[in-house]
Amino acid sequence: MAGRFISLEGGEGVGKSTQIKRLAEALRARGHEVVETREPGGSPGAEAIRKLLLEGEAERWTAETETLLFAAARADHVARTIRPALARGAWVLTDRFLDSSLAYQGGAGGVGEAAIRQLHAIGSGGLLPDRTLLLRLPAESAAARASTRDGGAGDRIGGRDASYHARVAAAFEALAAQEPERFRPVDASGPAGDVTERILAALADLL
Ligand SMILES: Nc1ncnc2c1ncn2[C@@H]1O[C@H](COP(=O)(O)OP(=O)(O)O)[C@@H](O)[C@H]1O
Ligand SMILES: Cc1cn([C@H]2C[C@H](O)[C@@H](COP(=O)(O)OP(=O)(O)O)O2)c(=O)[nH]c1=O
Repeated sequence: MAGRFISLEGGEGVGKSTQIKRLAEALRARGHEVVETREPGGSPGAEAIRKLLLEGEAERWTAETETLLFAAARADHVARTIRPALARGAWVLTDRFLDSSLAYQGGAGGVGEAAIRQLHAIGSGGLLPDRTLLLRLPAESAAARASTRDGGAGDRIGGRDASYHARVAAAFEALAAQEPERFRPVDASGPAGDVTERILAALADLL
């Protein structure tokens, strides 16, 4: 049986990595094989590209170069980790995927959506998740959670200004409205267990 491919999206600090772990536990308890992964990264080659993307000066790369590096990392992640796991019948849960490129490099960075989708077609055969959970949290709460976690030391992209992150959030909302079948918005506020229940409800038709 082919597996299921689920992505979690949203800004920094909304709780994506926390929820991936909780969702993986819930799915394993139902007897599924689960692969937890993340972007940029998720395969040895893509983790090497991750360092190039997240370390160094904010202006290290142009928006276009950054887009190509994310697409290259994603191509390796898809070929080496995601497709083999899906072929075995596993559930693949990824912390970010294509929609992060569309929101950050596209909506906020100004690179065209069609170009990003074309790179995805070339690099990753256009693979899309079966479901994308968009975790929604007010910007102040997300920033407070992220700064508790990182002590205020953001990476190259997380450290960009509030207007950049506001454009990211608006772009995610627009993507969710464009593809209501694939996307499910999830209220990410309140205790982690409540958020996991909302996520399981948003996957009920796939379970
Ligand atoms: N529901 C929640 N309530 C309070 N704090 C949370 C909740 N979910 C996650 N956190 C904490 O907020 C911080 C950011 O969460 P994380 O899962 O790393 O977010 P993301 O992966 O989206 O950046 C972490 O310190 C985490 O422990
Ligand atoms: C996958 C992806 C991530 N990013 C950004 C979003 C984050 O700022 C950063 C990944 O950092 P990471 O620390 O993994 O994410 P988070 O802060 O959500 O826990 O890379 C893009 O700009 N484009 C992409 O395609």
